[in-house]
Amino acid sequence: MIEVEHLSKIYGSTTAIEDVHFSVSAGEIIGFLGPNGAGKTTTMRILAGYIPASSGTAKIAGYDVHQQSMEVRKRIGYLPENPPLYLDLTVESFLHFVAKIKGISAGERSQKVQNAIARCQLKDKSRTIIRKLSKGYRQRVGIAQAIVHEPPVIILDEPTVGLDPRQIIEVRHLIKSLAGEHTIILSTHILPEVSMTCDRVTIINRGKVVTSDTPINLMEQLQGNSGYEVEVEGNLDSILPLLSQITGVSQVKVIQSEIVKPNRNVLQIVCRANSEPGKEIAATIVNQGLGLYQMRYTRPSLEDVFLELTTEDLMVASDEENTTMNN
Ligand SMILES: Nc1ncnc2c1ncn2[C@@H]1O[C@H](COP(=O)(O)OP(=O)(O)OP(=O)(O)O)[C@@H](O)[C@H]1O
Repeated sequence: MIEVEHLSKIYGSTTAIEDVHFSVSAGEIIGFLGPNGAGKTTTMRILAGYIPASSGTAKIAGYDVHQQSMEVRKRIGYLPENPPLYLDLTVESFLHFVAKIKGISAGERSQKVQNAIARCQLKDKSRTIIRKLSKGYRQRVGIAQAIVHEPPVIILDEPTVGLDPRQIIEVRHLIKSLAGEHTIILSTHILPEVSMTCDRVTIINRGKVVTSDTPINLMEQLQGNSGYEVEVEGNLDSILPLLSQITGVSQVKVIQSEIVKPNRNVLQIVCRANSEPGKEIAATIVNQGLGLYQMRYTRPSLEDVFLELTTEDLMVASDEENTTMNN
């Protein structure tokens, strides 16, 4: 449904995105995840036909977003980072206005507006002037204007930014409820957003796609970083080498030293992929006469994946900046 190949955008001397590529199948929700300045908004705006790419192609439902932009616009709903709402109109009259400019015939308009109001749970607010709505409700109006013409593809740029925690949950539920009927691409810099809402995630960093996969597969890539966190009391000198020798253990680190009590430490025991030597670890600690106060199995989170994929680049970036500053 969405095919992006070798897409680049250069603003003057800034390369905002470079050789970006990904695809989205019909009915999927994909998250476009990246830190600030990674190039998310630039990509969303190119897909929505707001700005042209410098090179490369993007197609939606087989139509080129630049060369066949009118065909594309009929098939997409776009929620920009700051949705353009007419604050002095009521929700209903604003949606009627949007439906009209999106070319919906007068006969069909009322029905489509009412559908969008129902989908976005705006019935109670349909006669309210937009200016009087909370940020969460305004965001729903933003989504309603994106879906009023029932486009197969919805493009959402940072749809939960600036909302409070309850509004965030409500908007995420709303987005999830639109999946299946619609193909959705949403950009975000918030990690839980993609694991909660999306089938797949494309991670972008400094304008380039770093990886694209399901949240679960990405976490499995880091399987080797799963392990145990244990809180022990006693002398660590003899226990650390013994723990390191257990089959399946790749690394033992002291991550908290004597925080709770003197002589009490928290260890992180990193294990190799597909190994769970929990029994041996507990037995070794107890047999050495140390106190075992807590032990839990830890898996990598999507955050770990994200950091692993983006940190090296950020460190290179900060090294480059330091070098430039020193020169
Ligand atoms: N109109 C513009 N003119 C010049 N540079 C721009 C323009 N728009 C974006 N950029 C630059 O392009 C890069 C990517 O910006 P973009 O807004 O696409 O990133 P983003 O991932 O959406 O970040 P954020 O989450 O902070 O909005 C940044 O370095 C930004 O400063």
